[in-house]
Amino acid sequence: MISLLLLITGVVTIALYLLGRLLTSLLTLPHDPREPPLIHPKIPFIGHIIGLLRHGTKYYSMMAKTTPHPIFTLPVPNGRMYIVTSPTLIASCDRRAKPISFAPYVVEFGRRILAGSPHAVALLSEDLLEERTNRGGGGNLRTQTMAAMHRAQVPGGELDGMVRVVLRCVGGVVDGVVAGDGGVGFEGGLFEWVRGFVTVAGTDAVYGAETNPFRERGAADGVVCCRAVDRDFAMLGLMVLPDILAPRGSRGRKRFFRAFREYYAAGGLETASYLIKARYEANKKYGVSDEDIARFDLGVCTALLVNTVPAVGWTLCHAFSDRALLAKLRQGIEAVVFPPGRPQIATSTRLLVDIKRIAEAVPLLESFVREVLRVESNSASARFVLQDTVLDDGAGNSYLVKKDSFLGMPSAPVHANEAVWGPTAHTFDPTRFLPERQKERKIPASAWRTFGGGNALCPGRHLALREIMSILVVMLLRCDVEPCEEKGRWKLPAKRHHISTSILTPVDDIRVRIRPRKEFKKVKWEFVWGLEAETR
Ligand code: HEM
Repeated sequence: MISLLLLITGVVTIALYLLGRLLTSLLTLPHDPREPPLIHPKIPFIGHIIGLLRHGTKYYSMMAKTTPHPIFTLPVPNGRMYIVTSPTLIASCDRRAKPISFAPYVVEFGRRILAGSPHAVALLSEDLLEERTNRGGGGNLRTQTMAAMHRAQVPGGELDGMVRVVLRCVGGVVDGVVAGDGGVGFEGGLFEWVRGFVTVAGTDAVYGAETNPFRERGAADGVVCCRAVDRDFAMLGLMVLPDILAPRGSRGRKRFFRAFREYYAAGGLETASYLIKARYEANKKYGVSDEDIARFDLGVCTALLVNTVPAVGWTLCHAFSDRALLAKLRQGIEAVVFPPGRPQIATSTRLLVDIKRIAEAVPLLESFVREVLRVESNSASARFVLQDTVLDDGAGNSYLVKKDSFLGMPSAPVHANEAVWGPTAHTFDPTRFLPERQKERKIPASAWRTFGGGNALCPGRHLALREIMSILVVMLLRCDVEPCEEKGRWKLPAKRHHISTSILTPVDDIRVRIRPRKEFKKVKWEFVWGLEAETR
């Protein structure tokens, strides 16, 4: 009896295996030997899809560990995914940004997540290969709105102005924490707390504190809307009965669109930053309606918040969990705030602190933040191949990537590459990005992929870095943060690889106690970004 069962099981297993191979050969696209080497899935045909659904973007790192090749092909039903892990080949893809394009994702995001009208989506889809732009055609809606975002966020006046708004908002929030409960402070989830005030600070900076729709309807409502869209991201993207299959995300999205429609109708633009004004102008130039502009604002807010929130959370975790680092950062900052000749223990009632000056004087700050962003980065740099293209690794090897394929340049395998970062690639080193350390080991620009690269390079990178550093300095100067559990010992939360974020998110929040620093209790702090501009 047992041997009969074993025989049947064996026959069924072989039949399933052969069926899988048959399906694989029928539905998998033929592989040209000039293409990057294939990695066959363990489960024929759908193995890579299951892997991606199970592990998210971490699956790319898992596959990269199974092969010595700097680029490889994952066959999927009726398609192929090329995954690039070497900085040289990544630079090669970035140089060919038109045939290896980000544009199709902008279009699909506009259609599926932002629910743009057919007219607006058609405008976004124009000239994907940018052939007309090359011939002096002056661009299109997609390229012009992105140009506006880059223009508005180059280091200088407009950007500094947005950082100053962020600081005003953050200063107010920390005042509240410090004064709250008779000076006892705050107790609760760190990432949730960060989400609340970074959402308001970021949207104040771009939409104007006076008319920010996130304030008009209550900050909590804005946070809930964005979060619901983020959580239901994949289901909304399917575009199948969103009200039934993704009810929270769909409701949140509608509330968001209504709030932003009302913002434009009420003349909110008057108090908006140059970023929003320039985007509005570009949209109007191409005949986009206010309704669609309000929808596109969900894209602006997603880009503005979805990565900055966890990035601030991790930065605070890393800074406050390492006593030696905490002391060093505070020492550097306090040397600027209380220069020799002024009292070390501040008794004065008002202190004006220029964070721009601190950031310039204490390079450890930026180095530390860049290192946090290296280890917590989860960016995929997804591209779509619009034309057959040959990539060259500069060492005599070339690879053909074929039209209509997905190409990903995930940051995690590059950020863990010992050939690039040396034997400490897997450890957290806050001094790694100090200028003097950069002389020791030359790191190619294409190896730090936190903000992506090529012509999809994140336009918000300067704002994000300034926001993170500003919040860090305010917190280091004014507060002590310690975990409520584990007898005050820090244990960083486990990390989740989310499909819609370029920074890892915590699986569970960490409960912390935030208290005012005793030594500076009497100080009335005021933080600015760029003292000259403030006193002008
Ligand atoms: C820590 C914070 C942030 C991180 C880690 C981050 C990361 C990224 C990444 C990885 C990309 C895709 C690049 C590629 O595929 O090569 C991207 C694109 C983008 N980011 Fe950010 N970002 C952050 C903050 C911001 C902020 C504050 C804004 C401001 C509005 C912003 C606006 C955008 C936009 C509009 C795009 C699309 C670019 C395009 O279509 O060409 N990001 N970001």
